Amino acid sequence: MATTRPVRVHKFGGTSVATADRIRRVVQLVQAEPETVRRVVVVSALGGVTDQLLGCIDAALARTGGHRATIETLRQRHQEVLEALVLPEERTALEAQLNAHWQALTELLDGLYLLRECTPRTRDAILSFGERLAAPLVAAAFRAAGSAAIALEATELVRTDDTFGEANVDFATTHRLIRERFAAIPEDQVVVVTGFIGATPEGVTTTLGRSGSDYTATILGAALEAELVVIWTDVDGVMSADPRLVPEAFVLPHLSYREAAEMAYFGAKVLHPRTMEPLQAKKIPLRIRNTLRPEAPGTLITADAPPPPWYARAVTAIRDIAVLMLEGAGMLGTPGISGRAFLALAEQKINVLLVSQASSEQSLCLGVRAADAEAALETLRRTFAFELETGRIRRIYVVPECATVSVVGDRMRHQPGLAGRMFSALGQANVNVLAIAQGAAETNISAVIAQRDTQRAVQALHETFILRTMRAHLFLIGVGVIGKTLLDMLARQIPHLQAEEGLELRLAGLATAERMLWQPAGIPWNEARERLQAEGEPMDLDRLVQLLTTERPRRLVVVDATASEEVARRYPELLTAGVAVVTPNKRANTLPYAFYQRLREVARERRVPYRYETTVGAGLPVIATLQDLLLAGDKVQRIEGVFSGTLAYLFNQMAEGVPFSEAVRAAREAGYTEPDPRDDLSGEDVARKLLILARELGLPVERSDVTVQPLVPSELRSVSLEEFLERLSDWDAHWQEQIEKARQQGQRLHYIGRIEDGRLAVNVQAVGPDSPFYNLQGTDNLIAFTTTYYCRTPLVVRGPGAGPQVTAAGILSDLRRALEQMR
Ligand SMILES: NC(=O)C1=CN([C@@H]2O[C@H](COP(=O)(O)OP(=O)(O)OC[C@H]3O[C@@H](n4cnc5c(N)ncnc54)[C@H](OP(=O)(O)O)[C@@H]3O)[C@@H](O)[C@H]2O)C=CC1
Ligand SMILES: N[C@@H](CC=O)C(=O)O
Repeated sequence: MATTRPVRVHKFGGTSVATADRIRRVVQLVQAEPETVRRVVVVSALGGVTDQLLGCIDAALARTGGHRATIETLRQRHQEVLEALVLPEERTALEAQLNAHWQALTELLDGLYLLRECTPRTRDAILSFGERLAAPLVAAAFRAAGSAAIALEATELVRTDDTFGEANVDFATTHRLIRERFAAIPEDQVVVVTGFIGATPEGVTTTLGRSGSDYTATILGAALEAELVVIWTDVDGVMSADPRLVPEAFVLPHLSYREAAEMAYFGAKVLHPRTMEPLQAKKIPLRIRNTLRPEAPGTLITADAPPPPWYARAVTAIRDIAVLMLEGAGMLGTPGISGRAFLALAEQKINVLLVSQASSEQSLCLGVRAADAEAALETLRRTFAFELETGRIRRIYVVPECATVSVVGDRMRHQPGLAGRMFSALGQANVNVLAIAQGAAETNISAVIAQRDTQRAVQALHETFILRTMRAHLFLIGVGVIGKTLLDMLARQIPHLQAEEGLELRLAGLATAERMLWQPAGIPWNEARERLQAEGEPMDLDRLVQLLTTERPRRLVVVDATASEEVARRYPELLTAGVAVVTPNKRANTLPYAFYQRLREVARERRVPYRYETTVGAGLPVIATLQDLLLAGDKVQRIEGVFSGTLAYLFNQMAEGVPFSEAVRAAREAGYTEPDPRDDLSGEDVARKLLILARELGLPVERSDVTVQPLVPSELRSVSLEEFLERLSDWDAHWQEQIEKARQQGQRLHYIGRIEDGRLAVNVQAVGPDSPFYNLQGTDNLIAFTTTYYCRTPLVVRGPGAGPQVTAAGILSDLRRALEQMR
């Protein structure tokens, strides 16, 4: 060990040392460490300096002469920092030290100007000046603030090979050099070390590549067996996703080395994948902290991190990826294709970020950075020229403008079903997956997608794997009696759905026969109708369907609360596009059987929820009961019942002496009737319900197969609704007579439908006290299933079968089930 005090290494990036004030802040942060700690500080170049040095190289090569002007600007900037920070008695010596650097830098750039050539070696030498100018200034600032401090150049500490630009560290020698050097420095001195740079055994300056200063800090930490390495940056820590893509992303308090490395590899910008490497063997913790908010705890990275609430820790993305595809039946069983591809690309220094091979081995898919795509394509075509000529490889091509999205977490190991979750989440978000890959350690699953889908994909994955909440969107077509009630109910229930079910349901829009409004960002539930009037546009069903299918947000459910056939006919398009449909509208299930079949097939094939429980018995569980019986292998012999809330209400009212016409008006006002009450009185509504149940049983029946007894003559269908309502009283006497006749025989009238032996019929029947229908109240429906399992006593579903509240509640229940299916 080179040191007896516990060591803490602090690394500050360019923004943290950009100005004299910020350097003072750095000094304060480090001085806040206990006296008993040995403090090591790694610094980058002053903010922006490395980029300016790169600009100098370009200017010198282009012979603009601009490099000299930039050096002068840089010199003045460093001089100002020096004058602001350094003790007067130290200034002359420090100025001389920096002037030597300016001189050397100018000579190097003048050399480029003359030669018009910059080797990687010269480039590293030039870039190293940023850190070499910064470290002595920071050390001087410590001294000015009362702490003993020295600056060291990492060229005397970090031994590398000569891979200029991204040099490889010789750890054994580096550790020895660091320990030896530190052993000669008093432990109470702050040691300020240049980040980013190293040197070959011959003393030639090298650089460590992107985020090289972080790497320097962890190399020092490992060599000195530090108790902690802190990387100070300008964000609060490592986040669960890029906050620019996911506003709900949050700082992760704890990560494992492996998770941090996976995240870094798969696109998280805070860390470089190599940063953790030096710390792992000695299990030295690494903390990411924010210079601007030092009170924030940041992210702690250790060997083992407490597991996250669910399996995954974070979601990352890499943009600007291109996918190289090698395809051909001749690849099947031909050994070495992948090996040769990797070797050829490695020789060109092209990094393969992701590999995926079809199990048939007929295709190989390689993800590379977009900037490397052309060179990679050329390399592979050259490497496999023979295979291409002989047809063993049919084609090699590039899919441009891709991104990879990854879900990362140690706890994902050995957990079945996570890949399925990932792909269903992406599918729900309408994101097509081009290729998939999973690391052997099973701590990440990655997918290649089109770049334009990145945000949608990352949000979907973050929501599914990290937040474990579910965001969904609803579009409501039809804001009449039922639609309005549903809106009000949702406005009240949304907080509950969010708190109890983790469901964040947004209203993406609404439409009536007249107007439509599409605002996928969300419309406040309690302002929906006003917004539709104020901001809506004229209703155009074609355009609406286009919006719903092509611009749909993730997890979109259309609730069709109309009675429109025109709207119902569009369900297959919606379902095909992955849009779920929930409806009380009976039209779709009662259109010709061929349409019905197609509808069901689309929903099944696309696995998109299509729910219509409220089409029979409103909020009563009639269809669910029937489906459950069939699922259990039961055979239905007969379904018999009162299926109309309106007609139940009419007969109950008339039995109390209320005239027929008045009872119809009251039913309409209470919201029990169909939009056109003639649908109830003609028996059409019950005929539709029988048809829906019969088809549910698997019978390929049509509307014409239902025998119906209407309550009013059919010629009244052709008059206007107003005239119809006016003429209703013409039937008061007739119905009064029928009711009276039944009463005299101790009976009551009800409108009873029946499905038995493939026959469907509905008519008015007089029932005595021994009938289960005799005592029905209000709008009660009663549906009796006589089946193999329920043969002596039928299974009965009974309760109000019409009305805004019960129907809206039924729709809400269907909606919740649909969303559950979409999780
Ligand atoms: N009442 C009940 O107890 C039950 C009703 N249902 C079903 O609920 C559905 C709705 O009934 P209800 O609310 O009473 O009907 P309403 O007539 O009160 O409302 C219908 C809504 O649909 C809109 N609409 C009609 N045609 C179109 C179209 N082509 N495109 C867009 N919007 C359209 C209407 O627009 P506009 O406002 O411009 O006219 C209106 O907003 C019906 O299918 C009914 O069978 C199911 C179970 C029970
Ligand atoms: N009008 C219908 C409403 C439910 O479908 C009825 O009265 O039953």
